[in-house]
Amino acid sequence: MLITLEGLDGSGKTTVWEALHDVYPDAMFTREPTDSWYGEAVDRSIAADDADPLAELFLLTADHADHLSGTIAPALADGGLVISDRYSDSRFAYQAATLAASDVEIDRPLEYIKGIHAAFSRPPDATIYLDLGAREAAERAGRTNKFEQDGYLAAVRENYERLIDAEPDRFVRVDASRSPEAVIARVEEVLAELVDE
Ligand SMILES: Nc1ncnc2c1ncn2[C@@H]1O[C@H](COP(=O)(O)OP(=O)(O)O)[C@@H](O)[C@H]1O
Ligand SMILES: Cc1cn([C@H]2C[C@H](O)[C@@H](COP(=O)(O)OP(=O)(O)O)O2)c(=O)[nH]c1=O
Repeated sequence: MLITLEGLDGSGKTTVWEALHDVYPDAMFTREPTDSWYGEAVDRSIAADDADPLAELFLLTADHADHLSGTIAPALADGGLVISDRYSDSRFAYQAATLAASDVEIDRPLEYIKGIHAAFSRPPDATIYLDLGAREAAERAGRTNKFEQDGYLAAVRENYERLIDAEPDRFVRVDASRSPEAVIARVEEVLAELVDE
């Protein structure tokens, strides 16, 4: 079973993901961007304010393809539980916002990016969305890179809402404005239900 954690920078994904290690000791915990050399290339692109938006999308997608074939697919084939801190929805939400704000002439960037993934990717069984306002998210994240900015994160948040509207059954929304303890407890509750199903 593949469960993904999604949300804006600073929404608390990593805090939750780390807390879950103790609850599911046999699960595979993974994340995107990965720590492979593809992921390192992604990190360089994220740090570059002048990165080409399409090149950045394809670097992130290359990292995802390698993550899927090398890590996620084998674990799922073994019948394991995989919990990933970010996955394809991050591309749909973030890079659609980046492309929309760029000079690249793609009419429907979110649909375009979904289309690229459709040919090879594996949709999550469920996605926990840590819901937080853009300003609070940017504040928590520290506004340290081009993505951690209020206006950009507001556009990303709108894209997440579109994704949730399109697949309401896959997403579980969790209020991320509450205390870390409350958010972790709620995610544990949701996960217990999902894993039991
Ligand atoms: N529920 C919460 N309330 C307040 N601060 C939080 C909460 N969850 C995480 N944080 C803090 O916000 C920052 C970003 O959290 P993190 O888990 O790294 O988020 P993400 O992985 O989504 O970027 C960290 O300093 C973390 O300690
Ligand atoms: C996986 C992924 C990450 N990102 C961005 C979100 C983050 O700003 C940055 C690094 O991801 P991450 O390390 O998960 O950051 P955070 O813990 O602050 O949420 O990469 C994308 O824009 N698209 C993607 O597909």
